[in-house]
Amino acid sequence: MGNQLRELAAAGQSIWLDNIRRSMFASGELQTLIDQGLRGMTSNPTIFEKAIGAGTDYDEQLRTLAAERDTAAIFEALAIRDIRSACDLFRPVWDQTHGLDGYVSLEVSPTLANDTQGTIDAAARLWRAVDRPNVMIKIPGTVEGGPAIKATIAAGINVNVTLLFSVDRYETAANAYIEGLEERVKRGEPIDAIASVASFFVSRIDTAIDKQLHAKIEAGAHLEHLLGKAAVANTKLAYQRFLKLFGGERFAALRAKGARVQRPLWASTSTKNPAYADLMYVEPLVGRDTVNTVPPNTLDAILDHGTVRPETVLEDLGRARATIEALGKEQISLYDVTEQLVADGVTSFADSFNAMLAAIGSKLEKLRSDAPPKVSLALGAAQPAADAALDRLGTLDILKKLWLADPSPWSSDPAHVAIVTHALGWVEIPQQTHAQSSDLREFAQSCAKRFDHVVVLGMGGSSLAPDVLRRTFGKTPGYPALHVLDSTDPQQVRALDESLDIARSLFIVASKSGTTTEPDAFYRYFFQRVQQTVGAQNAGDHFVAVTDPGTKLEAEAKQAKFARVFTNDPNIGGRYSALSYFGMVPAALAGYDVTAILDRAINAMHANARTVVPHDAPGVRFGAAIGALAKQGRDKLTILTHPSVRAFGAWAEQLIAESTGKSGIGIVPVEGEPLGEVGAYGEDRVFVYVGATLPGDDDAGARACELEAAGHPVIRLAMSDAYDIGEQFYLWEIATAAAGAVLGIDAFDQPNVQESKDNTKRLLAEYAQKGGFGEPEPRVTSSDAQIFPLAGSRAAALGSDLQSAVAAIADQIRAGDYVAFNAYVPMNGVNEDALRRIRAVVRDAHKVATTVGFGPRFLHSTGQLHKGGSNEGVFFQFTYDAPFEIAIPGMVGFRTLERAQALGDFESLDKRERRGIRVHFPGEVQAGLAAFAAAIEHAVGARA
Ligand SMILES: O=C(CO)[C@@H](O)[C@H](O)[C@H](O)[C@H](O)COP(=O)(O)O
Ligand SMILES: O=C[C@H](O)COP(=O)(O)O
Repeated sequence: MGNQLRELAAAGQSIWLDNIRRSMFASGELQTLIDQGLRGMTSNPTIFEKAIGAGTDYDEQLRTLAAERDTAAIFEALAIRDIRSACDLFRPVWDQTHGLDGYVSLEVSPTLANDTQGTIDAAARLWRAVDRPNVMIKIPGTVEGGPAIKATIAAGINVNVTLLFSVDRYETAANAYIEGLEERVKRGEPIDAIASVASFFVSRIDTAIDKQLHAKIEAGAHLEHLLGKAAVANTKLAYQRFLKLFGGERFAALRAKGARVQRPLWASTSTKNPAYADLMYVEPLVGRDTVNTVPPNTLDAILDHGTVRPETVLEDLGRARATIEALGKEQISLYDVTEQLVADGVTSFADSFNAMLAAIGSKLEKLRSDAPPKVSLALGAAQPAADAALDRLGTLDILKKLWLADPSPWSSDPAHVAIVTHALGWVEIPQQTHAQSSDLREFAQSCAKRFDHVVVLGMGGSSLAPDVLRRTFGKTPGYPALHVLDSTDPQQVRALDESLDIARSLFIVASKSGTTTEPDAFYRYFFQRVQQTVGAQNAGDHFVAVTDPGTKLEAEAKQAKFARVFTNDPNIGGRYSALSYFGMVPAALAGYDVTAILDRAINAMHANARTVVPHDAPGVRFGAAIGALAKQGRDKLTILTHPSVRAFGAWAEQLIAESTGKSGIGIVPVEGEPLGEVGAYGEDRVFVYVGATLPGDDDAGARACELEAAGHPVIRLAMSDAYDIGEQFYLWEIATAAAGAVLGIDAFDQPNVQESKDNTKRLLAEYAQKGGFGEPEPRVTSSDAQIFPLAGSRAAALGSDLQSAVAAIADQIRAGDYVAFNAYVPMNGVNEDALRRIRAVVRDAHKVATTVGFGPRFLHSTGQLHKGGSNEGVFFQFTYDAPFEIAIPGMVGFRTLERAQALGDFESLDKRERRGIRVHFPGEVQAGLAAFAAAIEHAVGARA
């Protein structure tokens, strides 16, 4: 294939693609064409009919729109998503050509072709809905379309005038553009950022005229020489009119103010008569300031054997005029033909449009019959409160505010307003990351050749989504295994290190702020390991960074020559970043289908779009319910999961805890708690079952039914397969934002996570100064544990051993509390099992919710709630003396760091007079946890 697209561009003609299909975004097909020099895209109702009417590309999104009854609105939602995807892919072309090319056209409904005001309104609505500077709204050049073109241009909207067949109608369209600009000038508005094309239809002229010629030839006339000549002739004459109109004085005044010419766009340029050359409507029509939009087969022909000669549109003008005259002499009226073609064109687009709406209708009917709702609420007595919360969110216009980054539903305090205004980038991020999916895929493919392991080095919001994806999707054949390091425990660091082949490992340093201590420590440690293994020169090539623009990490990564630095949208907080580079770079590197995950997220985005009424938006309904339930005291949001998405809870836990646990209130997420008997759950619970429609009977699903029957509120979130995790990420984010508004808190800050980060830094500085932490004396010391009480338990009679101390704290547990086990120990299967057993014992005995967090990981998650939320927590903090230290270049070792984090956490809880104890195991963790389990079982037994 040659360089024809670039040669054409050099000759002043841009080639656009006259086609759109959802699969071309995900497959990378469109990106490849753009890379070859394609510079724009057009769509029309027939193109969409073909794309949407056939195949299953749109079924996913249709499923999320199943409640919507208006098929035209559904079509718009489908089309807008494609147009946005295309606009995002063409955006670099738009940027590089300074707004000359990179446009994607979307046509107003052809049913409005004879309705001026209807067209003006529809154009404005579509422009706002697509919300991209490189979209063009297509308006037919009918009699009624003329004033609509002028008004739409005057409104500052890019216009593609379509269905132009005659030179005179073309001139009307061009004048409408000029008049629209003039109106703007009169109003003192800028005109330099407006683009327009006039779509002049070519091949259809030959089809119509040849038909008449054939009739005459059959009747004995010798007119063969005129066959297949009219279309190109007519088009060349239209180009002459263009030169005149835009070369004249009237336009010169506008040009002086920065106006661009309205470029003629040659449409309908595939050859219809197979006897003719396949590029007969391309090669002779090359000219400056033109576009030719071609369907895929014509594009293939150009790339395969097109020859490019500049300015062919200026050649043979005499012959062109002679052709038109000759036709006139034969009583073939170009005027009649072109008028008929406009009418036929409108009818044919309207027919396509109606056929497409019918196809959408029947698809929906089928989907409605087999798709359950995405969110089902069985709230029992709490339903009226949830309804009232939803009404309030409706009054607040919550979705519109989210989409417009208006902070008013969360706070009016200036400090919070500043935070929220810069925290809502996640609302649109699925679409933006989607536009990068082919880049991510290509990068991943190149890495897969060099690496067997990919390791995310990050904390909380920067690592939980990759961890959940890793545990959900596992290892992809042909791609590296994905690991996540979010612990400073020396045994855990060593276990990971030993499982890697460092020379074949790629490390992703993931930190939004670029200053968090843990990822910094991980980076220093593994950078040294890589340097030792592959040499200092090559080390950077084993690293990738994901961070905000301008961070210290970005600068270091550039300096150390990292293989890639992905700078994320800075308007996204860590816990809302799953669908940005933070989640999707690791996912792509692990070979997961990022496009599929993002497609599902985009479905959720549409279901919760700015224009959706909150009552119909699944995320808002979910959020209103959990917010209202929390206000009624059902604040223990217990996450039950289908086994195939078991890992999801850890991500949702962070989102909910860190977003809502502040100002002395909050929703307490309970994740990973073993299923209990129905009677083990108190009146403070609400259950959310994730994965409701996934196949197979599972215990969690069955238990959800029993809990509902027993009168507990149960929310079910439907998933059809694991890729719906993308949809879940988004749905929970909307729900959390909505719940925050119901609770009246800022769902986007995390003051107490920052407090922990600061505590750690302070303690480390003290350590450096004094050579130790100056830990207090334990209140109880026995052979298996040392006990340090928090202020809220200092008055309790702890006795003299682990058993008595645990019993004393257990005595402090009240209905409505939650018991948190915060373990600064290695996170591994054995310790997880031990803690699971311990929490079940406490839950069953006290009917209270229990949580488990491994330190320091939970500091970036539930840690916010422990300190910022209500005083309902009873804390058991576990620490131990790791058997070895691991040195980190330029800072204290991992063992010291882990201890600093535990002590800092303890201090914060203590300061807030929380109840509980720190239990320090002097020996092995396993033995310590076993001793603790025995003590708690004893305490429970004594109570019973
Ligand atoms: O109008 C534009 C571009 O502005 C095109 O999408 C235009 O609708 C198409 O080129 C034609 O409808 C295709 O016509 P044809 O090749 O089917 O005769
Ligand atoms: O949840 C986020 C963690 O606190 C990590 O923050 P970071 O991405 O700025 O390193």
